[in-house]
Amino acid sequence: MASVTLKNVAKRFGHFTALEELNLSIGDGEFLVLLGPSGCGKTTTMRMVAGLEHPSGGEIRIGERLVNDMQPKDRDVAMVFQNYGLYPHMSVEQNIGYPLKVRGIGKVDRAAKVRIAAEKVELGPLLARKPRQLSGGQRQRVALARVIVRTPQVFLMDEPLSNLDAKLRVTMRAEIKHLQHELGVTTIYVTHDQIEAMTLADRVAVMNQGRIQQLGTPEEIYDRPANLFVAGFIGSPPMNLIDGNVSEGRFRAPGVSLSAPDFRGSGVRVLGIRPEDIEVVDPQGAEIAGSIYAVELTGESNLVTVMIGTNRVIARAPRSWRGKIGEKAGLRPESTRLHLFDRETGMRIEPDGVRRVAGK
Ligand SMILES: Nc1ncnc2c1ncn2[C@@H]1O[C@H](COP(=O)(O)OP(=O)(O)OP(=O)(O)O)[C@@H](O)[C@H]1O
Repeated sequence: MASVTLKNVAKRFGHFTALEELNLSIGDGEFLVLLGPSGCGKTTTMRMVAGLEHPSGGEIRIGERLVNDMQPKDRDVAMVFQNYGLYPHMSVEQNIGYPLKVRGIGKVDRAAKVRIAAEKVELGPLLARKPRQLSGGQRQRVALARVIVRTPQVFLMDEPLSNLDAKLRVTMRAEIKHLQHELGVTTIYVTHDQIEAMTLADRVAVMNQGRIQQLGTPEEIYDRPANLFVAGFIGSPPMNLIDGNVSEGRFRAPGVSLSAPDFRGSGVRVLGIRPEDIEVVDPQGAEIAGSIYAVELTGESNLVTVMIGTNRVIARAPRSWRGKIGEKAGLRPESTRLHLFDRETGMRIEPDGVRRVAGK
């Protein structure tokens, strides 16, 4: 096991810059998730750590070793690909044992190690099958077993759950988390699914357009998004973002006049409120009021969309809440859970008036 360090790493494809000056330190045994929309540079980052892409600049270290010019096979990393990359003509047993075979491990030793790995992912009875005789979830577990059959310094996982149905994804998510915890191997995991990121990660690096927008624990990213991009990307439904103005400790926008003594200074701002931090109340005297646009029962709660001026604001109300489209409603946000951003720079403004720098 080892730390992984990327220092000023850049990647250009011809004239196109996929990554600029990426700096990232992943601790020994840490589970780091790279999260971001399609094309933000997640896979490229991971492929550079694996040695499948060469950086255009900067340094990549695994432990103390500078690996920029090292062959993938010499890096001691194991990678799970999105499409699993199983060999169709090999049995499950041969697929799992392949990384041991190429390292010259003898047959008897190999069989024992394959059995242990297969049992960890509950594939014991399926060792003789070929990949085509397996379900998607079983194939995914073969790919996982092939990675854990030896203990590399680093696991690299590129959207390993994306081909599975929703139910299996949840089961496998827990399985991956459990395995990584048990094995304690430093892991870099790529996904565009924020739930996967939040549930799996020790820390999340939120990326957009080749840059890290914020690096932090799931709690930090959820509680204090560094900028409007992160605010809008994390959360389901995402944070409500309302354009307005702050002056004299009050945020104002059409339909909104919200007293917030912590809102120092004045200027054009974006107010952020998560749906789960809003209570739906009587419109009489409410600081935010409008008419109900939609009500959706999700099972455990009601998502209530209220038209506030030209904004649709979503609140998560209890399951027992009752209201109808077209009725007036007030919204009361939890005053300690308001977020404020500078409209121009998109940066978070802390209650003390300090602008936060992304990624710090
Ligand atoms: N070999 C290549 N040649 C040219 N451009 C490339 C190449 N590989 C990747 N890119 C570009 O680099 C950017 C980052 O790609 P990358 O695959 O890292 O994104 P991603 O965040 O992993 O996206 P996805 O979630 O869709 O896999 C994209 O704009 C992509 O088009």
